[in-house]
Amino acid sequence: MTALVRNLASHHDATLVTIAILVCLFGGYTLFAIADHSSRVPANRRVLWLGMGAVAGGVTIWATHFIAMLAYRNGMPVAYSAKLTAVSVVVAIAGTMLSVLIGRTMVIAWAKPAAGLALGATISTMHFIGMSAMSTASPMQYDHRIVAWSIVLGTLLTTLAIAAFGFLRRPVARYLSATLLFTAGVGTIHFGSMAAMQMHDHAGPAVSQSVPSLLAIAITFGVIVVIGIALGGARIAAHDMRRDADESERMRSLANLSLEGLIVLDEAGIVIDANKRIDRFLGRPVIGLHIQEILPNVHPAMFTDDLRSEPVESELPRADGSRLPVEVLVHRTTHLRRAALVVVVRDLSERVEAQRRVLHVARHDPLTGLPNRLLFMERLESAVARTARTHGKTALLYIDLDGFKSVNDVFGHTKGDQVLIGTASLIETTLRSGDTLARLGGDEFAIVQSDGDQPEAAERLARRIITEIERGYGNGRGDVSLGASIGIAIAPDDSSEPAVLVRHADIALYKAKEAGRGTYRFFESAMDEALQERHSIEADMRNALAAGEIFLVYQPQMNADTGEITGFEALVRWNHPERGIIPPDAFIPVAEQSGFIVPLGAWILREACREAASWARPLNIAVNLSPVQFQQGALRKRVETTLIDTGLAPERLELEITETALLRDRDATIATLNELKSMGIRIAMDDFGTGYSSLSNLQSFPFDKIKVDRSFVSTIEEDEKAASIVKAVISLGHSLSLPIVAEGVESAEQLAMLRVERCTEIQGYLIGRPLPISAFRHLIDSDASEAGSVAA
Ligand SMILES: Nc1nc2c(ncn2[C@@H]2O[C@@H]3COP(=O)(O)O[C@H]4[C@@H](O)[C@H](n5cnc6c(=O)[nH]c(N)nc65)O[C@@H]4COP(=O)(O)O[C@H]3[C@H]2O)c(=O)[nH]1
Repeated sequence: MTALVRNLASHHDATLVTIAILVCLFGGYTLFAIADHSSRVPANRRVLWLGMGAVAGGVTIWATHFIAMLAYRNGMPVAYSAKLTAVSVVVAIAGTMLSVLIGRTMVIAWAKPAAGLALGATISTMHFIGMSAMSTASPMQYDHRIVAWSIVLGTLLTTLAIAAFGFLRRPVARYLSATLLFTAGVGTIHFGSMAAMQMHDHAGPAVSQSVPSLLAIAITFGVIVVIGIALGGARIAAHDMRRDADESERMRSLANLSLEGLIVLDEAGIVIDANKRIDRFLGRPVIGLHIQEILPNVHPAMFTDDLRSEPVESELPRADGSRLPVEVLVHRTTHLRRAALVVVVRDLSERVEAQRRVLHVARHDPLTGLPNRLLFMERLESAVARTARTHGKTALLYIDLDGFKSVNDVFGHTKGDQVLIGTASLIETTLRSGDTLARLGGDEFAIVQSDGDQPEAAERLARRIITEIERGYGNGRGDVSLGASIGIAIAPDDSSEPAVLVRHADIALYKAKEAGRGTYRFFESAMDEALQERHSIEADMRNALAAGEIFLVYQPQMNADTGEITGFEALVRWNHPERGIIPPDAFIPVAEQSGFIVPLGAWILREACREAASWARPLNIAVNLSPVQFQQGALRKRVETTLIDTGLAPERLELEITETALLRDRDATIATLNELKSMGIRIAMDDFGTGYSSLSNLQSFPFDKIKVDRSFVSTIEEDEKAASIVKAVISLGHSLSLPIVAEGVESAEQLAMLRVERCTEIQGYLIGRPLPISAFRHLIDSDASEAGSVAA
């Protein structure tokens, strides 16, 4: 062995051998550096780097062999076949490539020994092809045992080099051991094979070409440049990758702070990166998924080149089966120096929930939680449309609570609210699943009933509601007293137009209320005509005052004993340009409902006072007051101003009120009446006997007069009951020391009977019809004796 080494040393140029070893060390290091780098690059670039590694490794093996051959000195001229030399280079590169590829097959347990074997075989094959490219004067003979040993040993060393690089973790140890073992392996095969070679002097022809030492230096230089470039490239690329990794790590930690989900897609739409937020949105990791698996409802075009700048709203199917409302925006970007798309996913659940709440508030009554008018109309429209398709019928029930205002007035709004909530629940118990109950405002409720045979089903429902409310609140149960009035309209019988249907149900409700507490009415077309009439009166009335169509007539009142005219009652008339004279019964209720009674009443009072103030004789003037005028407040002030303005003495003014004025805001009304009375004005109770005729009313307020309604007076001759009532009222007046006025006296017999009962005053056609004041000029201007002759 020692002789062998000595023989080798004597036949080799030490400098060139050193260069060969250095080239091998450098090339080996480069081979491992590139192999290492190739494992980190993306798959599409991996082949390129593996190719570069194979070139670097192959050229290293070849150059080591070639320089070592140039170092070989056996005293004979040497020539090289260019063709075989080229083949040896190709074999070296291809073999190294094969070895690298095998070595990369990490999953296979024997990948590393196989790679080492391939590398050893490559070095050996390359060596002997390289040797056969060499021509010397003497033929080459080998000691096959030594050749075999050097190949086995060299292959073992290259295998160990690959294994050390694969298994060692610390970079210095990895590179150092792998590079040294690789160089040792290459050197063992080369120099072992060289030691096994023997040449016999001048046994063959002279060589044709010789390679100068200068060429060795040039090849060495060229090889080092090639390997250096490869190594440099690998180093730069590794540096870039590290920088990319750092950058991407920094971006990822920033992205993880974002409240939005961020997804990075490659050109194929596969997720290559994402922040944690999107994983949380989805409930599973997204890397590797196709974007259509994440956002199946977003049009694929959104993720193509034709990017839309505006965000779109969609839903994200979550792992738990729920759907997250999101807004999606796609931007073009570069990710690790490659073109990519970034998909921004914004969680809209809070916004959607807020919108839902706003929508709910906009369509529901905050007190009862029931649908409000807006939602009710939508439901009505769809119910009418649906039943129209199925040739069915929809019933619309309008419900108004009787007596609810008193609950608010007496118990306050908190109690009123409780009653409304309670009523809503009561009504709900009467409904079927398809019915919609809504609160339209105040004490007004409505139901859309789209199932059942109509009108029977609506009638049954109306009865149930009335019964339930009667059971819950009737007769003061639960300390308040309520009833329900219901108006019903049916589609398509009454109309197929929801707005018209609503109006018809409202008209029917009005009629139900008119008919008394706790009833229901179906809409009838005649009701509409009456209402149209009412509306037309209401509209015309607004201009009537200004147009001078309203005027007063006066009806005389006479002292029953003396026959003397004591005064006049002012009665309003409307001379309509088309309808002619309209009686007050036809327009006063309309004016009361529309509020027009306030300016109208003020005008009547002023006109009557002005007229009376102009009379020569200081006769009384009686003016009717509507209950509504009391509710407007400022009544006392208005009366006072009117008296001052017209110059009428308060003692000449008599205000007639009906009992209904005392029903609403009783205390306030009585307070106003007291104020008026304290001014010297007299207050008469009108139409006594027709309304509640409550004696407590007479007790609550010291009226100056009671007027017995004409409905009793007109029948006193034939109707005993009426006669008894009139007698009772007159006697009540006597016992309370109250003057009694009998209205509607038309005959002398009636007058005679009333005189027998000692009725105080008489009013009626017998004394005089209501006429313009000009008809009574003789009564207001002449003296009392003449006036007394009217009914004497
Ligand atoms: N059949 C018959 N009728 C007689 C007789 N004597 C008088 N009348 C009528 O009886 C009504 C008496 O007026 P009222 O009871 O206050 O009843 C009044 C009153 O409640 C209301 N009204 C009339 N004028 C005014 C007014 O200026 N203001 C207010 N607020 N209401 C008024 O309209 C109601 C009806 O008024 P009018 O149509 O003027 O009807 C008047 C009068 O024309 C008679 O012998 N036989």
